[in-house]
Amino acid sequence: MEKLTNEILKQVIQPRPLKSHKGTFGKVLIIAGSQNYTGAALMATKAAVYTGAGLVTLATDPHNFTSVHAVLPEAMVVDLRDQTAVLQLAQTMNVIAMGPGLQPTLANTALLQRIINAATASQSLIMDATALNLWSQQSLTMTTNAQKIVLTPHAVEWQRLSQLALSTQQPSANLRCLRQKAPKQTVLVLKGAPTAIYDNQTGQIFQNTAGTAAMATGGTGDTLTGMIAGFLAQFSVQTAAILAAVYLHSYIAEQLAQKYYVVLPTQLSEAIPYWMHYFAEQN
Ligand SMILES: NC(=O)C1=CN([C@@H]2O[C@H](COP(=O)(O)OP(=O)(O)OC[C@H]3O[C@@H](n4cnc5c(N)ncnc54)[C@H](O)[C@@H]3O)[C@@H](O)[C@H]2O)[C@@H](O)CC1
Ligand SMILES: Nc1ncnc2c1ncn2[C@@H]1O[C@H](COP(=O)(O)OP(=O)(O)O)[C@@H](O)[C@H]1O
Ligand SMILES: [Mg+2]
Repeated sequence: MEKLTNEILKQVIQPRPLKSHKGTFGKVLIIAGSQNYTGAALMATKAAVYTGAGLVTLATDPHNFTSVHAVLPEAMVVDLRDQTAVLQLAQTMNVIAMGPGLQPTLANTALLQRIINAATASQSLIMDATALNLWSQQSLTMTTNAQKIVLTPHAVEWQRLSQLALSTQQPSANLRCLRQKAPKQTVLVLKGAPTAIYDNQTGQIFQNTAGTAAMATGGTGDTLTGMIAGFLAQFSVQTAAILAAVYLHSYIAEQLAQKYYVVLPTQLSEAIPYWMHYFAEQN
């Protein structure tokens, strides 16, 4: 098992090219949130924006539109109930992240299956929270051309999907289940204390060495989903970009936890541009 260090950040985070524009840094679609879970959508979207994705759109319940515009004017919105519009928009995206705070409805299951079916070899797909739970319950067909699929379960979500009890979630069993369930191009980010990352293509397992109990608050995982989306949108679509997002998320939390008892997910996101600048300068 390879341990992640600062090196992964220096390797992945590059100074921005002078001749660049927002299109250079990728387009992200976040499909998240419901009437009761506005925050999950906001936190995932905020993380993608603050990580530096060129354009970020949130597909969500229209009840959330006003809050999104009020706290995150950089983000655009689309009505989650208009699946034709969401699917059309999805075709133009580099990264699609689905799940935080979504209702587990039949409509959302159908949308998820359509997104999986329609993904192209130039797109990455991130599945978190409800997207993973829907897969556990509804037997999705995971045949897809997506370049990368990233699964971001916590231990209980992984238990639902893999049928592995928490006490049996050992590296060899996790990798075996990943191989059985998911396409080759899948990376499993099994969140916890610590988080481990499994690459289905190579069989490699990476361990996050950063992280703190100050991260144990609602929304920290939603924030990670947005960060992974932002990294895949603007850096090369390789496992290294996912590893860097996971490590940076915990690294920033550790920095903040030196002074704060709990690290609020929105506070973590606000620190992302500072730390990305810091590591880009080390290239
Ligand atoms: N402000 C918001 O709108 C928020 C919305 N959220 C959304 O709420 C929905 C439900 O998510 P939950 O994760 O709470 O519900 P789940 O039913 O998936 O998880 C149940 C419980 O599992 C436990 N658990 C998590 N990680 C664990 C670990 N590593 N080891 C052992 N037990 C662990 C936690 O106590 C958690 O409450 C998701 O869609 C999520 O995105 C949450 O992110 C919280 C904030
Ligand atoms: N005690 C801890 N030590 C290190 N990391 C933690 C700890 N508790 C939570 N985390 C991290 O916080 C995140 C929680 O994700 P998740 O449970 O999906 O949260 P949510 O769905 O509420 O956003 C994961 O990245 C996990 O690794
Ligand atoms: Mg979560």
